[in-house]
This record gives sequence, structure tokens and C-alpha cells, in this order.
Amino acid sequence: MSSSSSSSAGSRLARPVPSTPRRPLSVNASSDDLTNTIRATRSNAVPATPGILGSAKKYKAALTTESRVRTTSKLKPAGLSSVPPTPMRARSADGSRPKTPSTPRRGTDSPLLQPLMSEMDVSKIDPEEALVDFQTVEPGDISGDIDEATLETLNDYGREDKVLVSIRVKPSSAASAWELHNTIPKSIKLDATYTKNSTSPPQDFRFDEVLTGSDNKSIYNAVARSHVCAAMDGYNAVIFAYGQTASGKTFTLTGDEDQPGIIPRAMKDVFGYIRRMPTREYLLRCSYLEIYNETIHDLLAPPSSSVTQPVQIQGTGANIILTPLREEVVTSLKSVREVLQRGEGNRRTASTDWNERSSRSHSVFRVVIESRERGSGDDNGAPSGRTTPGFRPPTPGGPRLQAKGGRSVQTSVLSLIDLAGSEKATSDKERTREGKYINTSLLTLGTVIGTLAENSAKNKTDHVPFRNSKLTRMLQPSLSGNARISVICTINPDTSAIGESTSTLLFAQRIKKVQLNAQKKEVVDTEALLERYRQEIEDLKRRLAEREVEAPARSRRLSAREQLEESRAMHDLNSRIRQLTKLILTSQTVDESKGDQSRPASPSKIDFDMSPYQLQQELLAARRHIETQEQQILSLEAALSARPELPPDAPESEKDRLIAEQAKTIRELEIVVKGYEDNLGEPLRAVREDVENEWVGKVESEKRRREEKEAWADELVKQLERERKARLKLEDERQALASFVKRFDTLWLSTGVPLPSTMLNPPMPTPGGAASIFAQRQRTRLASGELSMPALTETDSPLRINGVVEPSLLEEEWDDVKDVSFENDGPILAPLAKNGDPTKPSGLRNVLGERGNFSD
Ligand SMILES: Nc1ncnc2c1ncn2[C@@H]1O[C@H](COP(=O)(O)OP(=O)(O)OP(=O)(O)O)[C@@H](O)[C@H]1O
Repeated sequence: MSSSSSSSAGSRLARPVPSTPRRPLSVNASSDDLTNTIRATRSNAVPATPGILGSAKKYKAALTTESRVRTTSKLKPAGLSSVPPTPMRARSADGSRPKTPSTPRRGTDSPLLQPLMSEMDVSKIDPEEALVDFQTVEPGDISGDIDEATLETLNDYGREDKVLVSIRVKPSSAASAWELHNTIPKSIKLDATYTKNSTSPPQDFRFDEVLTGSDNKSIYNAVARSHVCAAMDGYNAVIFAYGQTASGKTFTLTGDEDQPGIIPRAMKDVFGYIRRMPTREYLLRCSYLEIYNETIHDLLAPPSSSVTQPVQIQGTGANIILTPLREEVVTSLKSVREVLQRGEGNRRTASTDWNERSSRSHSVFRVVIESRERGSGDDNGAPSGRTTPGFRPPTPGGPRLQAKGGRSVQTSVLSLIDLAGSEKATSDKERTREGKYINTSLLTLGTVIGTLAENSAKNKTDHVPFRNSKLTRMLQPSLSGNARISVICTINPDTSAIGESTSTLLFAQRIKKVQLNAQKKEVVDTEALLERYRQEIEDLKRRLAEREVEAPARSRRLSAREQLEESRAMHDLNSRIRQLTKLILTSQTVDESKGDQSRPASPSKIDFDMSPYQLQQELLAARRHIETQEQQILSLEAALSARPELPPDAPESEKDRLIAEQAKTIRELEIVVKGYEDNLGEPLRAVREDVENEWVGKVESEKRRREEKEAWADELVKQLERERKARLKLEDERQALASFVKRFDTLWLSTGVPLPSTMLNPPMPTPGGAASIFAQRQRTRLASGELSMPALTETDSPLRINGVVEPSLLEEEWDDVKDVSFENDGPILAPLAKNGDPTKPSGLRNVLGERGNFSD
């Protein structure tokens, strides 16, 4: 053990938890126990290891949750004996298969199982208190098989970018339809007797492993151990079993009393791995869910809430969140066993035509592994882990281990998936309905795998229908490449299952082609870094102040070269302070989600959702800030210059003190000025630039709108001018007409013809009527020589304006007027009839000639 690890171990042991003796080595929490518990739960019998479950052994629980679990576990022995009977038990009792209209979740019948683990719920636990490390792992919790040599020799398929695909052939007493390793190692082919096409030889299917027999240990070593270790090393890892119903998937993953499967062995290796890693500490969280009839149920939630509140898949692509999903912190194999027991109790299994205990759902057991380097045990003068305040995450998915002191936290997920088996139609209606869902999701899994394989092989980017089923949606991040995957395809070698086995082998071949590129995920805690920066700044400032105090006395002793070096050292200290100050500002304020390192956030971070007004306010606030700083600078400068000068006979020490103070003030000023420039000057310019950029577009569009309005206003003015002219013209015409009528009336009066009685109350004249009468009368009087009147010339035209005869609006009216006269003009025309021909057409045109004095 290295010295650092010993010291950390020492500090850990020194934690103030006196009543935490090591767990006795006699605790034999073997994977067999774990499997027994699972199997027992699945068969609804009292667990095969009641002694262990009900044991009153004193568990060490210094930094684990076991003490709390233990408190609640005290009820368990009583509860276990009263687990109510289930359909399976009923079946074994009366020998006939029970009718199960809906697949039962046995957890519903065993409420006593529920509260036991509630205190392990991760949302109620300070993760720092549940850390597991090499000291807290019990020897009984680990697999004795794992050691350095084993790890070295592990066939680490996880390092390849391909899925590890293995075939497991279930032992059968009947004749096998398949030949194994006949011509090629790790291959399987159909016995030629059963090939349909006898002319072509049967295809050799080659895989990473082709395994037989009932030994689960060799299976685990061959197909799972490397992936479990990869998960502990920081990679996401997925191990799943695929195959037709009753072919041995559950046997492979869970196993039985004699042959513990992958899950119990993996968990033993997890603790074994932790024990081998004295330099790291771990937080393990488990969740367990099932996809039943395309609904995701949390197997760790109370059954009632699981039914009413199914788990939803949120997010897109590789960032998928399952919510609400219970996660429980596990600190020992025992706590894993309890979690598995509860989950298994809630799983849906039923008797089918092929499998007495067929899984009717896909089940996913997930372990989230978070780890970080062990610190010195004291980041802030307190024991490691104890100082972190209770961490309650706002987001679904449970809490996260916090990085401390700049240490990074590595997170990975190990998913162990027992898929429901594909099957033909069964004799039971409900089973058939379930079978449809199962087959559909498996079919989608096949399509997804096929597309992924095709995309990888042909370098294509065809759409992958992940969303077509809950299973593929949930597996999307892993299948998209960010996980190391191991698939165990189980087949039944019987001749009756040749079709299903062939289809399983084809699926296995396709998934072999999927390309992977799993990466480790590490997160560094910026808060811890900031704290370190702050401490360093304080330290540097203190050193700087010390040097400054000593500087005057020392400078008298130092040579010129030494003085130069001294000033360089001071300068370096100052630069480092400035650099760290800037770093703090950047880390605190840069919005990591946007990845924009160039823009500080507060107070000058630009939010493009802000309104221009808000931006202006921001700008103003920043300006005010600058002004305050400028005032600070001024006042500091004033204070500096206002210092009383020392009298020449002042003691040397007094002079030294004053010089040191002044030097300090100057450096403070320098830092403030530099800080002003770095933190406000540049950001403020950026603000102005952003505001200006935003306004340029707006000003341009405003300008365009204004130009358009001006053009429109010009047009309006022009129209108004035209209208004004038209009005003037009309007014002139009106006046000309009025004077014309007036003249006409004068002429009438001069004829001496008495006004007819009707004229005393004349009807309203119309232009045509008056003109007609006037013309008639003129003709009569001219003809009789009674009147010598100068002929009307163009100059008399009422339409003449400014000496020019212009076409008039009135002209059109005249054209339209065919007969204009006074109403009841008979009496008026009577006297005219004496001198003229009243039968002739009347009208001004007749008086003034065919066109009169109207010109075109
Ligand atoms: N390799 C094996 N050695 C011994 N027994 C096996 C093996 N594989 C399967 N079995 C037995 O076969 C039966 C069916 O196996 P299992 O329940 O694991 O099938 P499954 O594929 O999970 O079925 P389903 O999809 O219906 O849940 C079990 O009784 C199991 O013990």
C-alpha cells in the first residue's frame, strides 16, 4: 500500500464512529445466497436462506446505510413467514395451472417486503455517507475468483468496438438438431439431416463463444466478467440475454441455488473490484424495472404507485432519463440481495405452455457506479465524506456523488437485462396478448439491430426506429455505441425449435456487426476548484504582504541583481493573483451548458432572450459599476496623495513602513485596475458590441420603414396638390358661370318682356334651361332688329380661364344635357314664340352655334 493510501486509510479509521466494528468474516453472503433469495422470491417460497436474512449479526455501518436498513429489517422474520400464497404456489398445491386473467405482481401480495428497503431509497440518503471502499467491503461479499492475474488474462472484448456475442445451448435429453464446433471452433450449424435444401451445406454460424452445459460460472467468466470490470472501470456496460421462451435466459442471468447466474456473480465481482482498489471510493445505486405490455414499471416502487405512475422515458438520443425511477444505495451484497428480492417479487411471471415460470416482461437491473479518487480524508479539515451537506438532487434519477477538492467523479452504468422470450401463440388468451407485446418489441429490437448493423457495415446513416418500442428506446444510448455490450443468445437445441433457434442465430449474427465506441465519463467539480483557487489567492496575498513589509529593509541589503530578482518575484506573485482572480470569475460565470468560454456571465453576460430595454438596463448597470470602480480608484489615489510626507528626520523604520504601505496600495490599485479591465472593461465592450449588433438590424429596418412612409407622404402631397388645383379650377368655372348667368339676367331684363307670373316665383334655373331661353330670345330679338347686340364671342365663355379655353368638367355635363329648360316653361316661351320658332331645338349650342364657344 502506498503511503498516501495508508494515510487516507488512517484518517478514515479515525472517523468519529466508535461503534462500528468490522463486519464479522463469518458473514457468508455468497452469491449462492443471493441467487437463492432471488429464486425463492420467484417461486414464492420462503427464501432458502432465512438464517442470513433474519440474522441478528452486527454489521459495521460506519459510512453505510446498513444501520438504518437494519433497524427496519427487524420486522422481516415475521414478515417472511406470512408471505401470502401466489398463483404458482396454488398451482403446486392442487397440481393444476391456475387461471391468471392478468399476470400478477407478487409484490402486491407481500406488502411486508415494501417498507423494508424504503430507507435505502437514494433520495433519503446522503451519498457521501454511503460510500463503499476497499475497507468497508466484507470478504464474504466478494468473488474469490477475481484477482490481478484473472483480470490480466480476461478476454476483454469490451476493449473492442464490437458487441460480444455468445450462444448458449440449453442441455437437452432429446436429440439435438445442431452441431457444435464440428469443423470450426466457436461455431454452430444445423445438422445436415434437418436442412431443407439438401444440396447446399448448412451455414456455419460463428460467434465469440458457443457454450453448452449448466455451469454458470464458466458462462459468467466467458461472457460477462470483462464487461462488469469495464463498468467498474468507468464504461457503461450492458449484458443481456436473448432467445426464445424457455431457452434459459433467466437461468443464465439469475441462475439457481446450485448455479448462481450472471447477476449475483457480477455483484460479487463489483465488491471484489472495490476491495482491490484502495485508492478509490464508490457509491453504488441500484434500480430495477420491467417493461410489461409496453409499460415500464418500477419494480422497487410500491406496486400501487408503480401501476398508477409508470416510468416515463424522457430526453432524446443518448440522453435518456427514466422517471420516476427509484434508485437505492447498496453497500454490501446483502443490500443488493434485498433489492433484488424485492424487485423479483414484483416481476410478472406466469406459467406458459413451454415454461412453468416464464418471464412475461423484459427486466432490467441497473447498477449506477460512481467513484472518485480517495482524498487525504480531509479536504477542509474534516473527515472525508462527513462534511458534504446532505445532497438532495432536484432532478430525477437520484443523487450524485460530489467531486471534492477538484477530484473528478467517474460515472458508469451496468445494465443486466433479462428479455422476455419470443414465443408462438399460447393456449391462454392473456398470455397470447402478452406474447404479442413481447414479440413486437423483440421484432423492433431486431429491426433496430439490423439497421445499426447495416449502417455500420455500409457507412450509412439510415433512420433507426428506436422509438418504436420502449425496450429499444431505453437501450438507445447503449445501442448507439456508448456502452460495451455482451449478448447471450440462448437456444433450445430440440428439433421442434429449429425455426426459433435459427432466427435467434440470425439475430446474433446481426448484432455482432453493430459498431461501439464506449467512452468513460468523468465530471470535475468546479466548486472545489474554485475553493482551491480562493485559498491560493489568499495565500499569495499573504506572502506578497509579508514581502512588501520586509522589502525596504531588505532592499538596502540586496545587490542590484538581487533587487531585480526580488521585483520579478513580486511581479510573478502579482501575476498569479491576477490570473487566479480571472479564473475564478471565468469558472463562476461561464455558462457551461453553452460552452462559451469567451463571454463572462454576470454582470455582463448577454442573454439574447432579453428585450432591448433589458439589455439597455444591463448596460446602464454595468456603466454604473464602472463608475463606482472609477470612483474607488480616484479615492484611493486621493488617499495616496493625501498622505502626509514624512519629515526628513523621521526614523528609518517609519520610512520603511510608509514605503511598504505605499507599495501595497500601489499594488492594490494595480490589481483593481487590472481587474477592472479584465472583468469589466472587456466584458463591457462585449456588451456594447452585442447591443450594437442587435440594434443595427433594428435601425436598418426602421430606416426602411421611414423611407417608405416618406415616399407615401410625398405621393399624398402630390395628390393633394392636384386636388387643390382641381378645386381652384372648379371655383373659377363656378364664378365664370355665375357671372355669365348674371349677365344673362341683365340681358333678359333689358328686353322689357314682362316677367311671367311664374317668374315671380321662378323655378330653380338649370344651366341648360336658362341658356336655351336666352338663346331663343336672342335670336328672336336679333331677327326683329329690336336688339343690336354684339355677338357672343369666345371671350364670353364662362369656361375661359386665364384667357385660355380649357376643357371643363362642365363640358361633359353639357354634352349629356339634351334638353335643359325651366320647368313649366310654357308661359316663358310664349312671348318668345312671337319672334322665334319655339319648335326649334333649344339650348345654348343653338345660340352659340353648333359647338358654341366651347372648344375641345
Ligand atoms: N443451461 C441450462 N442448464 C440447466 N437448466 C436449464 C438451462 N437453461 C435453462 N434451464 C432450465 O430450463 C427452464 C427454463 O429456463 P428459463 O426460465 O431460464 O428460460 P427463459 O428463457 O428465461 O424463459 P422465458 O423467456 O419464458 O422467461 C428452467 O427450469 C431452467 O432451470
